[in-house]
Amino acid sequence: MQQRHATSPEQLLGATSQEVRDRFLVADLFVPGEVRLTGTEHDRVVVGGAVPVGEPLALPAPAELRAAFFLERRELGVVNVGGPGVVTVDGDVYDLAHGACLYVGRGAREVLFAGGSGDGAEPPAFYLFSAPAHVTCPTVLTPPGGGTVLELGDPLTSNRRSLHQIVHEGGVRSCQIVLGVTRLHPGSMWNTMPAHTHARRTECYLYFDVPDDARVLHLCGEPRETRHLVVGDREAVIAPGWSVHSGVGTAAYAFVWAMAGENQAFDDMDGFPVASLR
Ligand SMILES: O=C[C@H](O)[C@@H](O)CC(=O)C(=O)O
Ligand SMILES: [Zn+2]
Repeated sequence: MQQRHATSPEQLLGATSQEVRDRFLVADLFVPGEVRLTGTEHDRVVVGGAVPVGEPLALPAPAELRAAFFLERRELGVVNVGGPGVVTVDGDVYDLAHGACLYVGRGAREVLFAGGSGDGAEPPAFYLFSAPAHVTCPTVLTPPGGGTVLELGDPLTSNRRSLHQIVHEGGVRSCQIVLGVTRLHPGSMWNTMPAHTHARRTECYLYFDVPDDARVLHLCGEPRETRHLVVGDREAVIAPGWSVHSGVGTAAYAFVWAMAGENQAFDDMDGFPVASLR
């Protein structure tokens, strides 16, 4: 597992593009035949990718966790951003189409990732988001398009989007993960503007369904001292509680947003009017 230290706001002052990327961008998570994991000290979140081709892949127990198995003291959200696939949790089999989400509760010993049936089909690409957990909640599959749906934004401001709250206080229960999927409508490019922070939670975005030749310009940093990252398809971004997280694509896209920390109140945000950003 790649392990990253926490970042404080002062460390972004004078940072080069590469230094900002090294701190916040998680690229290369999705490699055929591998499970890749990156841990951050921010709320002890782990993000990962699993792309099974041929043999099923097992979720490993990285040495950094000092755990007998990955979910010994953790919970996990899985979103499939690739072709159809299967996740098996202690023998229970779950089919995940593109955009489906599986929440896996603490204590599951064996998590296996496998491809769907059909030769030459696009392999699944399972995005993983994990946080420490002190209680066990049931493992729940949510099909694509499920969850509590919020229609946000307006085509006139290029931010019309459907936000699906999946793991949250009013839906699939968890210890601390709050997770969902937002999809921009065609012709809309902006997410989360006006931008916000939530000092009590770390949030990660995983951009997906970004066209090959498109990129998302993702804002990070303190609201009055922003930086940006140029983000491609299936790349993740870590936002500490003090950082805004907002982006504009050169085309429409989708993203998995996922949080962990002190509370699960989705509305516990501090918003910043557009004109206040620097
Ligand atoms: O704290 C919540 C998160 O930033 C996301 O839910 C924002 C988002 O999906 C959107 O505006 O489209
Ligand atoms: Zn947020």
